Order: sequence, then structure tokens, then C-alpha cells
Amino acid sequence: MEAATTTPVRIGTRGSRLALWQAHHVADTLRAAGMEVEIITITTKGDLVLDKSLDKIGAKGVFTEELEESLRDGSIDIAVHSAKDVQSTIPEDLELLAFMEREKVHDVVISFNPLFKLGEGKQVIGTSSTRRRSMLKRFYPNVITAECRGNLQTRIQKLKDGQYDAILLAYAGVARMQYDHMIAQHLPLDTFIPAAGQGSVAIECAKNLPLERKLDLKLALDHKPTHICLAAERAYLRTMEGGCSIPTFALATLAGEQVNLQAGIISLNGEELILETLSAHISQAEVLGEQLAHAVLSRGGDRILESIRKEKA
Ligand SMILES: NCc1[nH]cc(CCC(=O)O)c1CC(=O)O
Repeated sequence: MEAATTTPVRIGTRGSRLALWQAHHVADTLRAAGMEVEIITITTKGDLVLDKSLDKIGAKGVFTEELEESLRDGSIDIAVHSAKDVQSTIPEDLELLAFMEREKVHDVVISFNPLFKLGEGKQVIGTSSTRRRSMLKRFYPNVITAECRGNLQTRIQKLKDGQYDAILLAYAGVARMQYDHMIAQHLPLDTFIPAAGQGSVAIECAKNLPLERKLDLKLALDHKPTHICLAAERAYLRTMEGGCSIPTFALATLAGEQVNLQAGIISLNGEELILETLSAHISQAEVLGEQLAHAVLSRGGDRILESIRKEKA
């Protein structure tokens, strides 16, 4: 028998700059663990449909579907996603194998005016997120929000073109794209609570990927503390039946053997906000997320969800 040659890990990714940064981050990490890698770029619906708001494209997983198809047909071994963009329930034949160590989780204000401060005077703020739009309406009722879609460079180009005074983005993407110098303001985590999964990179594979390969990949890529936090946040999202079009938010943090979860929902006009906090042992992270969702729903979250669904229908 010939000596076994290790076949390279084929890493599937979208082609945006942030997606490629993430794929190269995975590639570097795997190479450091002694594996060979190959990056395969795949275009998704979310990359092509740029003229519609995300919540109006409708289909769940606009950034993930094509990658998942390639996992199934075996043309890639793993798919790399921003964890935030992965649907709360993934298809039966696939699994989330690893979550890489999280970047800082907060949102930032990006402007060409370094002195820009939210709430001073008449301002037009670009965002494509219903969560950020609702929170702006609540905490800065005088700002005017405007739709801002596209990948990070596209959004920054629109800002440069003068369509907005500033835009809201996740710090993680901004730092990874080296736009830090344009940060005018860091938004506090107690008001602008991030979306579930923000700042982490998720690794998805087919369940039938050979077990040995799965274990090698998981060992190299998975960051246990991040994985626990994401398990809680994603269980919350799943129980809320959220998806990216619903302004829910969730942030888990660890304190020793304990996971603390803060999560809630905000109405589209920003007037109603429900926020709950619960803690549990790290072995109960998913149950914690589910419990917290039930608490939010029973305290009026169900009404907010229903009115959002009606408004969008
Ligand atoms: N929905 C787009 C998206 N997906 C992940 C990030 C940022 C990076 C991250 O959270 O990992 C962004 C852009 C943004 O929200 O500013």
C-alpha cells in the first residue's frame, strides 16, 4: 500500500473581502496545525442581490445556501461563515463543527468626520439591520435612518458618496477590514446589545465528513468559550424563531463555570424593548438560551414578534 497522502482541506467561502479574510484566518490556523488547505470561492444570493433590504429578500440563509450545497456535493470540506449570518436552524445533514475565538462584539459608528457624535443635530445614519435601526430610534429618536446594504466596502463607498453622515457596523468586521481609523464612536454594550453570534467565525461541514477529519478540524479551529456562548445565543435565536429580519439581540459571557446571557427583542419603532438576563452552568448553555427566550416571549416578546410579522407581511 502507498503511504497515505493527506488531501488538502477545501475551505469554501463567499468572495467578499470580509469573507476572504475569514477564510484566510481559517487557512492560517489549519496550516499552523500542520494541515494543507485550499480556498474555494463561491458566490451566494446575498452577494448578488444588493438592491433589496436583507429582510425583503425573504429566503433564510441568503449568504449560506450555495455554500451548503457545495458541502453536500463534496466539492468543499468546510464552509466558513460569519456566525451571525448562519440561520438558527441548519439543515439536518449538516452541522456546525466549530466557532472560532470571538473578536470584540460591539457595534461602532463609522464616519469620515472624526468628531461625529450620534444625536448631535440632524443626522442621516445608514444601516441594513432592523436591530440597529430600532435601537437608533429608541436611543437617538432624532436621527434619520436610511437603508445601507452591500458588503463593507460598498457601504463605506456609499458613506463616502455622501448618502449618510455615518453608518453603523459591527466592530469585528471593521477591525478585520482595517477600517479602525474611521471609527467615530464605540457603542456601549448595555444599550446596543449585538446580534446573536456577532464577532465569531463559524465552521460548517456535512455530517458525513469522515470522523477523523472532523476531529482534527475541530481541535484546530474550535474555541470552547466562544462555542459555549454561541450555543446559548443561538438557542435563544432559534426559540424566538428570529432570523436576521427580526430585531432580536443576544450576548452571552462566561464567568468561570457560569454562562450569563442577556437577550431580548425591540419593536420596529424602538418604543418597546424587552431585555432579560439569566445565568446557568456552562453545561446548560442551550437550555439557558431557550429559557431566556420563553421569558422574553411571555413578558410581551410574543406581541412584539406578532406585530413585526404583521408589518412585514
Ligand atoms: N450581516 C453582515 C455581517 N455579518 C457579519 C458582520 C460583521 C462581522 C461579524 O459580526 O462577525 C457583518 C457586517 C456588520 O454587521 O457590520
